[in-house]
Amino acid sequence: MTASSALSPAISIRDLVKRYAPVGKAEAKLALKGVSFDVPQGEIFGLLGPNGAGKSTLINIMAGLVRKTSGSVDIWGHDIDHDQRNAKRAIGIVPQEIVFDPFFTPIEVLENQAGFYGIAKHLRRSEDLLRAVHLADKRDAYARSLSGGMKRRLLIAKALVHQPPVLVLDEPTAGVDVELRRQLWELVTEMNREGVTIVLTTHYLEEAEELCDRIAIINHGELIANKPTSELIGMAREKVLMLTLDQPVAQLPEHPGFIKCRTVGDTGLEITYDKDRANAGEVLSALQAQGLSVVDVTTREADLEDVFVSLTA
Ligand SMILES: Nc1ncnc2c1ncn2[C@@H]1O[C@H](COP(=O)(O)OP(=O)(O)OP(=O)(O)O)[C@@H](O)[C@H]1O
Repeated sequence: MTASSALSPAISIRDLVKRYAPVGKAEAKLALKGVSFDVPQGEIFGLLGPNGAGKSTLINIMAGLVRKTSGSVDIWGHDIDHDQRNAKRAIGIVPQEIVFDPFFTPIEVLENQAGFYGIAKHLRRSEDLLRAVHLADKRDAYARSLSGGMKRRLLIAKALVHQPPVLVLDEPTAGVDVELRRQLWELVTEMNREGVTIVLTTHYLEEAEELCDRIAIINHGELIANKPTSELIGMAREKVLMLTLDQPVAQLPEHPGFIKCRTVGDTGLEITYDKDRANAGEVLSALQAQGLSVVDVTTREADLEDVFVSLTA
């Protein structure tokens, strides 16, 4: 596969819309409402969002499994409508569900896949791939006898058979234990070091934080964030204090650690602060110093939900 110019994105998505037609009693569903973003070459790009946000729809469109309603998708410079063959060759997809014929062995799974792509025998690299995903010693075991983690690694090898420059993993660690999650993270990082651009979907902010250079958040079919990981995670470092004062606030208090300060009703005050730059005690002292008297206080951590809220606000 010819590499495109260093500056062009690995994936470029513009105004992508998917409307599922009504079926039976089910109403039509607008699963993607005009999504646009680029995945830079060489990065690990996280696509984060709650259940039903539209992540699988997006991936399935890239994989050529779901037809988009409108908009455009370029993979490694190949438009999925006008240059479908090359677009498909540029991407490897690791699906969420584990799907193998239980009677094939790992080497057969990879050889069959290579045959499917029409790769000449002498150009195949099934043995290398088995080594890369640490399954060389399971070469001839029946797929059904592999553990869940091994099966997932085999799926990754299968997606890499045609040497795509872009690998997409749909929730690679959904429902796996901590140990296996670590192993998969390592494998993904290794593949990325080898030069593969990675896109992964996840529910877990922690997973995205650990692995991804950049995170996009999708919610109700809309892209609500697309930022370098450190920037986005910073937003989750926020803490919120809800205060009730003894009288209405004439002037909003100030402190270098405050991110946001707003009145709620007559005597309520909601202060969002950076927990690396202030703590609850300092917030209360700052209020006292400004002559404000607090009669009640509750606190909560910002979580992904808050990041969503602050992004959609
Ligand atoms: N084939 C379909 N027909 C009708 N609606 C669908 C179809 N597939 C998905 N949807 C709907 O489109 C929306 C987006 O679904 P999608 O599976 O893309 O979300 P997701 O972010 O991948 O969620 P999950 O994390 O649960 O897989 C949901 O409301 C879903 O019910």
